[in-house]
Amino acid sequence: MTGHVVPSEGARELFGEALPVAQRYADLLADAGVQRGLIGPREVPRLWERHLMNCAVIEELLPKGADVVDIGSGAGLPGLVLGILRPDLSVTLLEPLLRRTVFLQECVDLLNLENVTVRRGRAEEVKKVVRADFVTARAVAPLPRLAGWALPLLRKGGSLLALKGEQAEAELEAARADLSKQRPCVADVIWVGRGKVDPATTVVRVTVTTETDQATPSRSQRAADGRKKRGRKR
Ligand SMILES: C[S@@+](CC[C@H](N)C(=O)[O-])C[C@H]1O[C@@H](n2cnc3c(N)ncnc32)[C@H](O)[C@@H]1O
Repeated sequence: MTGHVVPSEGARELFGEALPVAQRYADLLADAGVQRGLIGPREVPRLWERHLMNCAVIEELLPKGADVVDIGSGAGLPGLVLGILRPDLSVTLLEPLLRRTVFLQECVDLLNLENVTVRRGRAEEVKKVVRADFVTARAVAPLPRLAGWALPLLRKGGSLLALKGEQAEAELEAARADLSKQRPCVADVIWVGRGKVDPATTVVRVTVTTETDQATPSRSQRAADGRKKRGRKR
C-alpha cells in the first residue's frame, strides 16, 4: 500500500459520509491500480483533485434514482466515484478490457457497492440491451464517435455527459451537425463543481429529444408519416 493518498479538506467536504469508501477506492487505485498499469504512478499524488473530485462533481447533474451507464470506465472514472457518492443511483460500468473489468469488479465487491454493476463489452455492442437516463464518459473517444455509442442507449430526455478538456466548446461546435444527424438532440457545454474543484469540470451535455426507436426516421418513413397525418385530417 502506498499510503500517501490523503484527501484534502475540500475532498472531505465533497464526499461527506462517503469519504471512508472513497478513501478505500483511492487506496485501491494507488496500489493495485498502479501495479496493474490501470493508472500511472504520477497520478497518485493528484488522485483526489484531478480524478476523484473532478468526477464526483458530476453528481450535481444527476437526479435521485437515475440509471447511469459509464462508457469506458477504465479504472472506474467517473462511474465508480458516482456510485460511491450516490447510493441512490444505479450505475453500470461498461468496459471492454478484461483486466479492467476484473479490477472494477474487485472494487465493487470490496467496497460493497450494491448499486454498481460491471459489464464487460463495447458500447456499440449493447445498443439493444442497455437503456439509461444518463451516459457518462471521460477520455474515451472524440464527440461524434462517443455520441454514436451513447445516444442509442438513452431514454427520451436522457443526456450524454462527456467530461472534456479546454477544447470542449470547439469540439462541440465541430460535431453539432453530426450529432443532430445521429438522433434529434440539444447540446451545450456546462461547467460543474464551481467552488468545489478548480478548475470546474467541463462537460459536453447532449440531451436526446425523442424515444430510442424514433431516432431520426428515414426519408421514406417521414413521407409515410406525412401521408398518414393528411389522411387522418380528412
Ligand atoms: C483513456 S481510458 C479512460 C478511462 C476512464 N474513463 C478515465 O477517465 O480514467 C479509455 C477507456 O475506454 C475504453 N473503451 C474504448 N473503446 C470502447 C468502446 N467501444 N466501448 C466502451 N469502452 C471503450 C477503453 O478500454 C479504456 O478503458
